Amino acid sequence: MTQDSTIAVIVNGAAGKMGREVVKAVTQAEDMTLFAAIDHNPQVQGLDVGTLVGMGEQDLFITQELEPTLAAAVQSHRQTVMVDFTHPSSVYHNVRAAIAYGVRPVVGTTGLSEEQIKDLAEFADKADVGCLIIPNFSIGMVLLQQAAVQASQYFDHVEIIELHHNQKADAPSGTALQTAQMLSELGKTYNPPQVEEKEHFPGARGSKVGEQIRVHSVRLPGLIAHQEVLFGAPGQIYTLRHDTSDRACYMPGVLLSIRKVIELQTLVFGLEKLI
Ligand SMILES: NC(=O)C1=CN([C@@H]2O[C@H](COP(=O)(O)OP(=O)(O)OC[C@H]3O[C@@H](n4cnc5c(N)ncnc54)[C@H](OP(=O)(O)O)[C@@H]3O)[C@@H](O)[C@H]2O)C=CC1
Ligand SMILES: O=C(O)C1=N[C@H](C(=O)O)C[C@H](O)C1
Repeated sequence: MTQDSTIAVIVNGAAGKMGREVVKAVTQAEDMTLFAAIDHNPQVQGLDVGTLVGMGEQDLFITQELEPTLAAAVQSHRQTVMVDFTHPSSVYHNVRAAIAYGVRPVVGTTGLSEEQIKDLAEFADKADVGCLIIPNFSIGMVLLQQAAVQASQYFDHVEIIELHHNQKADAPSGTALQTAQMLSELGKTYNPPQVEEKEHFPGARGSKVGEQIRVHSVRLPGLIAHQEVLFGAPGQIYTLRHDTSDRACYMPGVLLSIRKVIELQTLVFGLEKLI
């Protein structure tokens, strides 16, 4: 059988806020074919995904059958990628299934535990199948994180505030965890205690991540995705802030990841490793 030379992309979570953007971006990319749109929402089963995202009919209908779709993709295309924007409760299973079929996952869904990521890395290694886990696809966030790493050479006190829409299932955000992790890997412990603190209400001081970095999570309608990293020293505060006003900002990073993952045989974590 002749195989199509474009990258076949399966979008998992296609009817969601991110999935719809990915459907539009992939459809417009000349080197990609939108192979399937998967979503478990019963209300969208059988709908034309093009109509759903406002692009007009594409003759591609939403299904919830992940494994048969993975099997069909590898039959018809040499290069196959599954982009996952689903839910923290299902992403691990989805990614394992994709790797098992030889379909390379590009994972935007957050909420995977460290153990799950380690397990997926081992599984991808054994299978020789590339996989990307990207907590944040926006270039602005990569730049913020680089600036934070630089600032941490000069500041010993830092806290992170992440602010998101109130449909978000996981807290802290994957991006805030990654940012705290990056700062923690630099070999210093932050925020040496100044006084003995007592939280009169649990959670008042946020959660401690990595090397004693406090992360505070805000959830409100009207927000999309925002993050502040505040560095403090006597007499000054250095604030780094990133604001998302449209989910389209993630699409250059998603398309780049789809093009990069087909060259990989292992799991790679973070957009900064690709640019
Ligand atoms: N890495 C990044 O740059 C970004 C990551 N994200 C992350 O992506 C994930 C999705 O976000 P968002 O699009 O806002 O969420 P949405 O809830 O808008 O979309 C998720 C979609 O996936 C569906 N779904 C849930 N579970 C499954 C499953 N097991 N199989 C198939 N479909 C499923 C949902 O259906 P139903 O509604 O019926 O449950 C929904 O249609 C979150 O973890 C979020 O944090 C978001 C933005 C950027
Ligand atoms: O749920 C979201 O919206 C987002 N989730 C990701 C995260 O948890 O970091 C990325 C971005 O913040 C948007």
